Amino acid sequence: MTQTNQSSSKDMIVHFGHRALSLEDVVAVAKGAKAKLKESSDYQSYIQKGADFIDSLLSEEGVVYGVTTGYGDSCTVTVGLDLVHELPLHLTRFHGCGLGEILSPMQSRAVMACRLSSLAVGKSGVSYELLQRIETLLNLNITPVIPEEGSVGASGDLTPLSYLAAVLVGERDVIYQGKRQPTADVYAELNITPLKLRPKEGLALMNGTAVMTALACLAYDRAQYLSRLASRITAMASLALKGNSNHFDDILFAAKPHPGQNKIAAWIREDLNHHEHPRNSDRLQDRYSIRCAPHIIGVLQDALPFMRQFIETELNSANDNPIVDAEGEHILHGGHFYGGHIAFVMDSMKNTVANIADLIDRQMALVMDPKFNNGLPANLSGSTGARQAINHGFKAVQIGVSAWTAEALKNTMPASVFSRSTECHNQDKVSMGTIAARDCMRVLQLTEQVAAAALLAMSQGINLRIAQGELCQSSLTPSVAKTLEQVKVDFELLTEDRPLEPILRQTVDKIQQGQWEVCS
Ligand SMILES: N[C@@H](Cc1ccc(O)cc1)C(=O)O
Repeated sequence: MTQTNQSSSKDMIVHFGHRALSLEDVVAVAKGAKAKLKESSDYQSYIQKGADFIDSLLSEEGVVYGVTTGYGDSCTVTVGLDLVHELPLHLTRFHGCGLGEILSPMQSRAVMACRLSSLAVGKSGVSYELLQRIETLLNLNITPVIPEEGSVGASGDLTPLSYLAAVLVGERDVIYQGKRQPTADVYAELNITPLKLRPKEGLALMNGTAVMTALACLAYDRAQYLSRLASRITAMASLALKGNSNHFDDILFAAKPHPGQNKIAAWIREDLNHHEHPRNSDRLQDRYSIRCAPHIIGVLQDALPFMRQFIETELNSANDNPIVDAEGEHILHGGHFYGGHIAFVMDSMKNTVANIADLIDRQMALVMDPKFNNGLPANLSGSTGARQAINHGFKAVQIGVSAWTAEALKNTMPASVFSRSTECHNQDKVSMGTIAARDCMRVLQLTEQVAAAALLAMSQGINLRIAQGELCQSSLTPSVAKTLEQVKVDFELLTEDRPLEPILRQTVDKIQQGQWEVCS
């Protein structure tokens, strides 16, 4: 399976309100798929019932938390009926204090998809019209400008989600047609009337985990692809080093049956065409960064199923407060905005992904160094004769790989253990899931950079081996031959020093678009 593809996503339609969404649905919407909200009159009235129930409570009882009271610790403050309708707008405005980088339009689309998915469950007391508005924004590709910092991840993502709420009411900025513009201008141009939030709608929009969940969906897609790519890179490293393919033997792996780890061993074995079981070979035991690669990449591969389960359950949940059960006429106060599951997945994912950066960094160290590389030139330089003296091959790229790896490893500190009490001690235990998710995105980026450098370096290593007459092109498996061919399109053998930044960036882009063919 390759990463969810950008161009094919654009032709997709993702249905909301019908069934549980998969994380791939969110990725597809992020990459441009259209959103389609369930239209049946049954569904519309089911949703509307929640909003109407809030209205009836207001008129009958006059008190509903977050509707006629202040928010959070301020819930003891009563808001008079004359001011109730201004309250949601105030909620969006006082949370307009996000800082840091702006989420990309793709990430912002994923956030909208996650919030729509949660509200479409129908337990949040919002109107059908509000759901339609999010659908409209997605389909017109109007994306809120959302700063990524300022969420503790346990009143959900209040501050970043206030930027979605603000856009629905016609405030703050959006990205439209590639430009950052005031929402009001874009609405005027397109004849869109700003939404007037009903009593609970500000809270329902903001009091949930959509930002961290969105990032988690996007991260999962990239991590899953990296696990396959790292397996290919390992096979190529083994070939370049003239390593021992016995390390990936199926009888060997049957003895330690973690399914994900076995999958990785099988992929590497297939790439190396290892199907016999020789008792001995000239090279008995390669170093751990080759021999234990299935055990290292396998941790991520084996963790993917539980990560998917955590992410998709969150994605399809009503994760706000209070929960509105219009059928049974209950208002249920709880803490469903607490993003502990996503925090744990993101903290775990960044750890397993950074371990892959570290693994590849070690593989790079082996192929660069004539003390370990079994007869390849230093730094994989392809130059010969007198020109060898001035050419440095992949030396600086290896240094870059070490820097990216160190930075990835540095970002693995769990965020979820840094809970702090905040908001006058109402939020005295929080998840920090959004920080974990942001760390994870950074670790993915750095690890993709490491993988890009390794794809080029391992290709160079194999090509040098072929040039030295120690490996026969025709003995390569079709999968490895295909990767070499894909690399060769833009990267010819490195003989004379040249700046490699452009090709590295291009290779990273291709990783992020899932363009390298990998095992499935
Ligand atoms: N998440 C809080 C509500 C809240 C909203 C906004 C705040 O600024 C603070 C708290 C709750 O449901 O209990």
